[in-house]
Amino acid sequence: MTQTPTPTRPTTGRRPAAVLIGFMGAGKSTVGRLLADRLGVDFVDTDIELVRRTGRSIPEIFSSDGVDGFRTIEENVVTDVLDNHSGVVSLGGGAVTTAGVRDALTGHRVVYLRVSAERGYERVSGTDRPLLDTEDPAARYAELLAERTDTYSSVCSFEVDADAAPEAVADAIVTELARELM
Ligand SMILES: Nc1ncnc2c1ncn2[C@@H]1O[C@H](COP(=O)(O)OP(=O)(O)O)[C@@H](O)[C@H]1O
Ligand SMILES: O=C(O)C1=C[C@@H](OP(=O)(O)O)[C@@H](O)[C@H](O)C1
Ligand SMILES: [Mg+2]
Repeated sequence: MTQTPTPTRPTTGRRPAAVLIGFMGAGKSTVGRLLADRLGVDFVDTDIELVRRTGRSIPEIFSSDGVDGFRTIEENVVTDVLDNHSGVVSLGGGAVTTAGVRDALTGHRVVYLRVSAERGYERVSGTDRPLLDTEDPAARYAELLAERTDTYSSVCSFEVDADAAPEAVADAIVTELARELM
């Protein structure tokens, strides 16, 4: 009897050492780069990759394609990077709101950088993050953070306190990764 193979995305067999998730301002981009340096591996930030591939900035994509259009592009970039990258990968804060991204994270080592609304908002206030382009960005920040917290927890392998300084957050991740090797 012939068996029908399960369709899978073509991959290079490379897997990220760690995938960083968490809300805007948690420090995923900053800590991801530090962590990659410490581990001596490559670093990919999927937002930077998305801008490179589309030739458009994130605010441009939000204003022309809307949030749903952005999520579609983001899902394609994230799934491709997860399939083909072997170092540290940092996602954009909203990537996990897409079911296809959550599915693609299954089996990966996913690190949740948990930030408080106070620290996180201080870090992103006044930047060009389109979702905070509202009348009361601090309230919007707190609301979105509360909405997403359970999702971050549900897809992560472990979490770290991201209110700490970037070096301390990177250290905490290295410690946990080393513990997993014991
Ligand atoms: N742990 C931290 N402590 C203090 N400032 C931080 C920390 N992590 C990031 N930052 C600063 O906060 C801002 C947002 O950081 P970023 O890495 O872009 O966060 P994310 O990618 O999670 O949105 C940057 O200006 C960065 O320098
Ligand atoms: O939380 C979000 O929905 C977003 C987070 C941003 O990335 P950072 O989390 O790196 O700021 C960026 O992808 C976009 O502005 C949307
Ligand atoms: Mg980032």
